[in-house]
Amino acid sequence: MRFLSTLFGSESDVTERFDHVALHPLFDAGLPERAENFPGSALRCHCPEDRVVIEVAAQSVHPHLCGCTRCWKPVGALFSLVAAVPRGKVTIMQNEDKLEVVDPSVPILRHACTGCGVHMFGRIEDEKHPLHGLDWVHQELADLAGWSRPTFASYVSSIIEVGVEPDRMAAVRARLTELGLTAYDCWPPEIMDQVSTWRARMRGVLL
Ligand SMILES: N[C@@H](CCC(=O)N[C@@H](CSCO)C(=O)NCC(=O)O)C(=O)O
Repeated sequence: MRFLSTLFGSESDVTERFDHVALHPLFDAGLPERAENFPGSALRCHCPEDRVVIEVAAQSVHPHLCGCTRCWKPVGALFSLVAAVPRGKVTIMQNEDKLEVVDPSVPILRHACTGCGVHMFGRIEDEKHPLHGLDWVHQELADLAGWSRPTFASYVSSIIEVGVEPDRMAAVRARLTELGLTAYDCWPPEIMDQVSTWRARMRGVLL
């Protein structure tokens, strides 16, 4: 706690500020446990009616908090709660006509509801992209609990790009650590290794 004292002043003030670093509403409330053989769930947008519904028929991999500027975050959240699922396991069930790609110029095409702005899934169409085949979804939109639980936070420094004061970062990183989440400013090593392995194969220097 000492290094936080130097940031925020007195010890009691430190504790108060430290305890109130809110990362994400679902995460802060305490994430439900992972369920064995979790089959996936329907995910719904936030519209009061004519909701977009997708079915995700799989457990998620690489669940994490993401601080990047592009991933959808609920109001007031510093981070997005996002995870990958095989794209073949994602089916649009209702109100597909309300979906629109947020930014067609980036690799992950985030299909958002034009009614409420919620991102229903992010898909990579470029077959040469290292993460092609994975769709990105937000667990908090699901009807059912039991998803795999995050163990890391990625693109942590990126929250500065949406206006978080740089001098809050030490407290944010401390809170992530307290919650058992390893903080990275890009992807964690297991995904970076996967990306580089893919690129090495594309270059023909690895079988
Ligand atoms: N600081 C930038 C980082 C943007 C970035 O490189 N994002 C990664 C992770 S997004 C998923 O967690 C990426 O792969 N982007 C591709 C894409 O978004 O299509 C920022 O925060 O904007």
